[in-house]
Amino acid sequence: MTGALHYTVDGPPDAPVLLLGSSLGTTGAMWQPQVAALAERYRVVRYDHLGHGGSATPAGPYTIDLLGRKVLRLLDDLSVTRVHYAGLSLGGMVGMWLAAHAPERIDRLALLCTSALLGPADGWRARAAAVRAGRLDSIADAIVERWFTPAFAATHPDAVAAYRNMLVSTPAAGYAGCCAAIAAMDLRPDLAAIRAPTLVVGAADDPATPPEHAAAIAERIPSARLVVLDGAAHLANVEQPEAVTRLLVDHLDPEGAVR
Ligand SMILES: O=C(O)CC1=CCC(=O)O1
Repeated sequence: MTGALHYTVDGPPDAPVLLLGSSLGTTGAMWQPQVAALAERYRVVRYDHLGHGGSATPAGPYTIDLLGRKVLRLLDDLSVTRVHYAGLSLGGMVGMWLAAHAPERIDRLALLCTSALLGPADGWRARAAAVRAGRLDSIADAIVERWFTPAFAATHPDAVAAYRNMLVSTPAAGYAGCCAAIAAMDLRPDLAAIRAPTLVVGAADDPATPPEHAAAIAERIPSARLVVLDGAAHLANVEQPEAVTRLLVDHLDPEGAVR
């Protein structure tokens, strides 16, 4: 941990840095299906959002601006000037903020199962209140149901249990703080300022950030490419690990891509 954010590092110390941002209620461990392949090519830094995993948990509410500034502080502490960034859901929201507000720090950008505007705000505030009242465990099944398709959940109960455990281990103040950040977020005006070549990935069966949200992001970012994956819900990197790894590898190093 340096500053407020906990992080892990995999891969060669002299390789280009790839920063991975995870979703609400998960940690950097969310990216486990991709790490081995990505760490062959990159110094992979997985951070936990403020209020998540091993990171500090100040009392909320938080904002996307605050979450993004904590990531910039992490890069400063690591003496890293420029990175590739891939983020899923809340991780993608922070990625959009970084690419728009600190374009000199972001080389290539990948946004997975995310949204620039994710209402209704009242729903996020109600979720935050429930979690602050100690009810994260009682709403966890409903949240996790949106992370995986029924077919995947039926055939991978251990994986679903592991991700559920990550969710219920999230500090209540941290989870609620990030819900408030999503409630107050509207990144749409920022998107036209993003100059990083951007891959936007939606998942056809994602009820949390449906593929239309991915399309709306891709439309507004000048150099974006949109891909919609079949056979995955919100945590598409878990449900379609090889496809997501391939998309990331090809996007981050287009010269090396074999199509
Ligand atoms: O957990 C959810 O409900 C889906 C989600 C929205 C933002 C995020 O990171 O996850």
